Order: sequence, then structure tokens, then C-alpha cells
Amino acid sequence: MTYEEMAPVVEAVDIGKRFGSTVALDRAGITVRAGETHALVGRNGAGKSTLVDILTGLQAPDTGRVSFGGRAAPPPGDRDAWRRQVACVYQKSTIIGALTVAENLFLNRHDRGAGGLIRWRALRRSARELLAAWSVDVDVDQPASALTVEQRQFVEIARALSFGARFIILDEPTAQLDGTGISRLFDRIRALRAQGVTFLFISHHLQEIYEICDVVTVFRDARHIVTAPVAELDRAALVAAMTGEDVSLAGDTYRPPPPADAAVRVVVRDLVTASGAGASFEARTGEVVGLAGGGSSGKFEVAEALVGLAKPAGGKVTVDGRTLRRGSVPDALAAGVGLVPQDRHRQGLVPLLSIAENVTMTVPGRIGRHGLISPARRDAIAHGFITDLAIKASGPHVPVSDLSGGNQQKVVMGRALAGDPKLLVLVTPTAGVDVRSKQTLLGVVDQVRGRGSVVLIVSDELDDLRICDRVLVMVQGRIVREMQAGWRDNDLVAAMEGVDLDHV
Ligand SMILES: Nc1ncnc2c1ncn2[C@@H]1O[C@H](COP(=O)(O)OP(=O)(O)OP(=O)(O)O)[C@@H](O)[C@H]1O
Repeated sequence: MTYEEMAPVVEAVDIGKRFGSTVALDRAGITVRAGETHALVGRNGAGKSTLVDILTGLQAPDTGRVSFGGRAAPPPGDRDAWRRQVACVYQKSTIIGALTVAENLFLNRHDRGAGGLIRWRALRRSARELLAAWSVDVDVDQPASALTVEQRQFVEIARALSFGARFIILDEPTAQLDGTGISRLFDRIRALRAQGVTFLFISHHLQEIYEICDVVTVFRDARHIVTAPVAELDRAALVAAMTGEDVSLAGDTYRPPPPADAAVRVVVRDLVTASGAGASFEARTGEVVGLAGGGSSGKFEVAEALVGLAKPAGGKVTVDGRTLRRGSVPDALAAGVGLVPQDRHRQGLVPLLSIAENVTMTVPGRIGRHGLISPARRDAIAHGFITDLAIKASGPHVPVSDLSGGNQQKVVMGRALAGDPKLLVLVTPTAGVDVRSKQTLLGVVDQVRGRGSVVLIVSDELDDLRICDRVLVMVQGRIVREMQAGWRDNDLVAAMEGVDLDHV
């Protein structure tokens, strides 16, 4: 039997799925063959997550059929049968932090001894054996909350394999990893692939697709557009398939820096976070400053202390001469700070409220007076953002929970912009956003700087940092380098890793 004749690991044919008037999938499908690492790409709202829900049995399709290894998928409610076929490792953990790693691995399938008692020693041993079998080096007795993102992903993969599944879906697995974490994940994917595990890999980072995947499937507007070996679809063709148009993503990113005598608007003086990271810097009218660094650099802690999400241990922040009250987001908002936080699920949005309610939440003054809200004004503001940020939604009243992940991120951006901020702090602003929308979001930064505001971009994404006038690089809780626009990628990456290429 040739490779092509072998039944695919998974095949989804003619899948249709609607949510009310929204068509999420329109006779779409995918075929994934044994041993390949298969990428699924598409713009925000193209239908990727909906397909994943259908492939993992979390949602039933309206039409079409799914089969695994040539056999029809299990009935909808039979979770155990689905788990034996497929698992998805999501960006959001499905691990329970309060339980140990061992308990998480064998949750609800404890090996019970006489009298129905859980045999803890046996359970821990099985957990250790399981992780050892897949070369995952993690202490099974520690609480799962102590795991890093990377370890958590490995534990979730091992758990999936222990149910018998040899087909694993990774949903934007690199989104929360730094450079070294990503290479370790890729090493593991390659090793598992050699052991016969098949992956479906979802990512908005196209270079990752070329690095780790063999085959790519593109969805656009709820439809399957193309499936091809990655070697046969270059970057331009891939983006064209995703967007339906010939686009050049390059573009001239150089802008002249603000004049040296531009007024200083933001001063961060000796800011120290609870964990001991620190930063001091100033920013001028119209300046875009990057704050970069790897996983343990402390950049996120500094950003949280700066905007009041966490209480700093010391130092002060002033915006246009006004000192922000420590640890107070309301005070930061009142002083004209706009924020796109790192965790949009916890700090970003109220899912059940509409786009309009979410984007105007922090600016009651703009949508009414004396406590009376003008729905028309609110909708007008939301309409503006839906157009400017290219949010894929039928209108301003759609609840944010109905939007795809990338479109939710754009709503968070809209909310940060709604107050016409003097200082806009963007933490990993393009996480989960498709290549084209990334341009739109970063283009918005240009408009904000054009109005004289200061923008702080906290990220380790080179595309985010490229639009900055200068980038402050943090390593182990300190700013160690300042790099002016025009840096070379290698130099910035080396600086973030704590290596100085000029001196080696
Ligand atoms: N529960 C739901 N209710 C209503 N509409 C939904 C629901 N889930 C998804 N949709 C809609 O279905 C479409 C496809 O969404 P999906 O989440 O599958 O996109 P995606 O390709 O995963 O996008 P992203 O890259 O942003 O994660 C979108 O228009 C979305 O708004």
C-alpha cells in the first residue's frame, strides 16, 4: 500500500457550520496524513477554531462528515472515544493548577485499589513512567500551577498520547514562548513526528510554518482554498491564498525619528516591580518606544507596574507632568493611558457584552453626559473601530464572545484607542492577529504617534519592534541596551538573549 492509499489520520469532508446568520464553515474540509506536520492557516475569522472544535468533537457540524483512519468519528457525547483519536493543546491551559502534575495526567481515571481507594503511589509511578516515555522532564509531584507554559504544553501532549491519540492539534503553540522555548518545542515536535505522531499546527507566524510543517492548508472566508506541500507554496502565494489578493507585505517601515527637542511627555523614573525588575526611561512627543526581552527579562512586569495593573515596589511614572497613582488602573486611565494588556481573557474584555460596550467601557465621558449613555454615539464609535481595525463582525452589537480570537484582540485595541490616549501601552499587540491585520494594527500606531502621543510596545516580536524609534532591551530585570531604529534582526535577538555580538 502506498502512502497515498493509506487512510488519512483524519479526514473532514464537506463541513458546514453556522452560528445564527454567520457562516463559519462552508463545505470546507481537510485531509491530514500519517506522520505529517500539517499547518492550518487563514485570516482572523476564517474558520480555523471552528474546524478544530469539530475535529475534536466539541461541536457537531451542521453538514459533512469526519473520519479517523478511515472510520467514522465517534458519536458526539463519547468523550473517551474522541480522546483516543485526537487532542488539542490550546493557548489557554486545560490543566488544573491546584492539582499536581500526576493528578492532572490521570484525572478521572485513577487506578483504584480494593474498596475503591485511589492508589496514590501507583498513580505517581504511572505519571512518572508516562512522562519518561515521552522524554518530558517534569516533577510529577509539583502543583501544575508551577509549570512554565512550555512544560504545561509538554504535559498536555503527553496526556493526549496516554489516551492513545497519535494526532495532536497545536493551537498557536508558540504565542507565549520566547525564542529558545520555540526551538525546544520544535525539537519536540520533530522527535514525536519521528515516533509516529501527526500534528495539525495553527499559527499566524508564517515563518514557523516553513520551518516545522510539511503541508499547509489555507482557509479563507469559511472555505477551503488550497492544500499543498509547503515547498510548493512560497510566502507570497500563501499570503495571496489567505487574503484573496496579491499583496506585498514588505513596505517601507522607516520613518524619521521625532526631533530631539520634542517635549518629553512620559517619564518612568526608577520604577521597580514587586519581583525586583526595574526600568527608567523617557519618551517624547510622537515617539514609539519598544520594550523587548526574552521570557525572564521582566518586561511584562515592568509594563504591568507602569500602567497600574500591579503595584510597583518603588519609583514613579508621569504622563504630561501628572504622576500616576501606584497600582491604580483607573488613575492611569484618567491620566490618559490606553492599554492593550497581555492577557485579553482576564484583563481585556467582558465576553458577554457587545463590541460597542467593550470599546467604550473606559470612556463613559465620550458616550454620554450626567450618567446617560447615548447608544447612537456608542455605536458610531464602535462602527469606526470595526472599519479602521478591520474587525470581522456583522455589527457593533455582536457579543465579543462570538468573535474569533484575533478579532477579540482588535476589540481590545479599539478600547485602548477610544480614550485618545496620551500614552498607549501595547503588550504583545499582534498576538493571534493574522499577517494582514497585523499591518492594520501597526498602521494605527502610526496614526497615534502622528497625533503626538507616546506609544510603548512591549513585545519580543520583531515585526512589532520594527516600527519603534528605539528599542530598550531588558535582560534579567534590567534595561541593558538601547537600539535605534534600523537594527539588524540578529543583533536584536542576540541582545534579548543577553549576548552582545559586537563583543564576541
Ligand atoms: N460561538 C459563536 N457564535 C457566533 N459566531 C461564532 C461563534 N464562534 C465562531 N463564530 C464566528 O465564526 C467565524 C469563524 O470563527 P473562528 O473562531 O473559527 O475563526 P479563526 O479562523 O479561528 O480566527 P482567529 O485566527 O481569529 O482565531 C467568525 O466569523 C466568528 O465570529
